[in-house]
Amino acid sequence: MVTAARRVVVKIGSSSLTTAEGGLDDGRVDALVGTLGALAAEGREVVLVSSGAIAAGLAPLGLSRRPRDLATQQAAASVGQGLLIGRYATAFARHGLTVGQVLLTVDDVTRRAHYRNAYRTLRKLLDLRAVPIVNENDTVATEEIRFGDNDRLAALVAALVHADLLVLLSDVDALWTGDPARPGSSRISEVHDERDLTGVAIGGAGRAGVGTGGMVTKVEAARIATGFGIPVVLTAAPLAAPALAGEPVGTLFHPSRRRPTARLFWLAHATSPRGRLHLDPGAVAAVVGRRKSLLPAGITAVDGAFTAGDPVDLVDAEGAPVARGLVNYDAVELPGLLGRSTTELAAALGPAYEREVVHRDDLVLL
Ligand SMILES: Nc1ncnc2c1ncn2[C@@H]1O[C@H](COP(=O)(O)OP(=O)(O)O)[C@@H](O)[C@H]1O
Ligand SMILES: N[C@@H](CCC(=O)OP(=O)(O)O)C(=O)O
Repeated sequence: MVTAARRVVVKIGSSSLTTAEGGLDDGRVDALVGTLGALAAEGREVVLVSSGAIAAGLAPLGLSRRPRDLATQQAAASVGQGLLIGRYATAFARHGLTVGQVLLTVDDVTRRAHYRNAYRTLRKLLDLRAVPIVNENDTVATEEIRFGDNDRLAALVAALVHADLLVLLSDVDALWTGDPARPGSSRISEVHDERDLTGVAIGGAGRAGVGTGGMVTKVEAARIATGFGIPVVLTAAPLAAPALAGEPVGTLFHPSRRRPTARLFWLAHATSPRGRLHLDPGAVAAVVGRRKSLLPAGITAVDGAFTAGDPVDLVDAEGAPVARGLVNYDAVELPGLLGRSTTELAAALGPAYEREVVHRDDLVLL
């Protein structure tokens, strides 16, 4: 599974690229590039998702730790991203490889027209034997359009390019049953499905001020990728070479057997809902239990400022999301339609109002 992978997405976290003081660690960059260069020399395609822009920008701006406010993070990323890509370009050139910088925001991989563009660029770079180096476009990504963590971005990129393998490199050698620093924790070498994760204490970032999401975002990324049929290896950066050679280092997350259609996969994992439709219990039973379309009669309230075609969450009486779908009405139109049957609406307002609020083909259960 691992050694047969032809197209590989490798994600490296800030904590694996920086020195203890926080600047870019040239030795670590060179070691990673050596491993990826060898992979490319075997004729395999490599996409690198690299964090580290903010970390690399701190020292040149006279900052000693990762700033909390978004504007300073963006300024640091603006300075650091150039240094990071420059460093990679030099290191890959020693292996005869050219790199291409790809900076993405959430919209670039969630809006259909945009993700087609992103796919085309990545595909072309690979066809031209260049190594795409992806990061979030931190300088322009504001709170509402940002991924915030590159683990999820890497999983979505792996799905986008239909990778055969996703490798998540961190400062910890594997997923452990609990905080690796605590006595009694042990390494988990394989995860077949959710049952293997029961009882596992999945914690936040390790080295204060460097990494962002910790294990939480890595396990979530593994869920997304394996749910799309892509196996995931999680290990420490210095173990990248043995991991890619199929040695049992790190944690291997097996892909799930069922692969959703690409469209519903993106709807579930890559969209940010623009609003919420509150369903009565009958509507929840129809949508979740019987896979029916959602009609106005089963909606009790509407939140958000969405327009027709936007993704919205369908929530139950407790406010828990049960499904996500593409809504067929603007938010302003809906309050006047709630609780009314489609026949009544069609008679009062015209045949256009017979349409479902969310059609079952545009609906994915969460
Ligand atoms: N169950 C667990 N297994 C392994 N590591 C864990 C676990 N829970 C929390 N961690 C922490 O997650 C850290 C890795 O996440 P993070 O610092 O965000 O790295 P990166 O910069 O590579 O994204 C590890 O250093 C470790 O301290
Ligand atoms: N885009 C940000 C990194 C965000 C991120 O996910 O960081 P990490 O948890 O170290 O992988 C940067 O380049 O600094």
